[in-house]
Amino acid sequence: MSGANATDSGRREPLTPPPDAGRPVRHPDAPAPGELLGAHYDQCFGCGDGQSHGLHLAARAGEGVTVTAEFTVRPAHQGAPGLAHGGVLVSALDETLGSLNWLLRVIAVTGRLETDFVRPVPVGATLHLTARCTGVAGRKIYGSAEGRIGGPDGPVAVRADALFIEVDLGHFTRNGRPDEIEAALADPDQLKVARAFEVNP
Ligand SMILES: CCCCC/C=C\C/C=C\C/C=C\C/C=C\CCCC(=O)SCCNC(=O)CCNC(=O)[C@H](O)C(C)(C)COP(=O)(O)OP(=O)(O)OC[C@H]1O[C@@H](n2cnc3c(N)ncnc32)[C@H](O)[C@@H]1OP(=O)(O)O
Repeated sequence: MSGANATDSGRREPLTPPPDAGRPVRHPDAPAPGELLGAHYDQCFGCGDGQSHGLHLAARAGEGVTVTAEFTVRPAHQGAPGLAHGGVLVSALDETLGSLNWLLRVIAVTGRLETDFVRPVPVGATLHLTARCTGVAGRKIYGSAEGRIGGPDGPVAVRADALFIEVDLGHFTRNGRPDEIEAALADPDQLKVARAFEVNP
């Protein structure tokens, strides 16, 4: 069964790249620094326009294998009154870190993600996120991210380290909904299709 070894053993994979990990290589066709990445799927909770309560997170390519992103906390994202739910903040970190894979042109899913919640994030606040890929070892892609409030140079409110695992398109066709995958493949926005499904040739 997919992933059974890592999860069933209770082993906790380190989230820092091993010494023999390669440096992340930005794909030659990656969007230029400053360019918005756009949503990879319009029903994505993190970035899709089709999810009314979603994060509508907008990620932008940075230099190398880095991205920046912004997410404004709305009332639908509350945990405690007036404050963002921690799980929603994790989603914002996950989405931002996942965007790094588009710069590598690799399809990957989150295997582990560890988060520090440093400051409460009020409703109405904009979380200014940055993420960078810290290494690649085989199918494992390592990344770190942080989110600041009050401006891009404001205090850190959340930070995370994550390990993504490269998968092929079959991961989604086997485990997801084939009809929706077909519909996504038929999207006239072929850039979005490529973003969701293209594997590094
Ligand atoms: C219309 C649909 C469109 C869909 C398109 C979607 C995405 C397209 C891609 C890019 C889009 C751009 C941006 C994405 C934006 C947002 C990001 C959100 C990302 C997510 O939110 S995504 C959802 C949550 N995510 C999951 O739903 C994963 C569930 N899970 C599994 O599906 C399996 O578990 C899997 C595949 C992870 C591994 O399974 P597997 O069988 O392929 O791999 P295997 O077990 O052989 O492990 C190989 C090596 O990885 C290590 N390893 C494995 N699993 C690990 C773990 N969990 N932690 C630490 N290390 C792990 C092993 O220890 C071994 O390491 P070693 O080689 O050293 O022994």
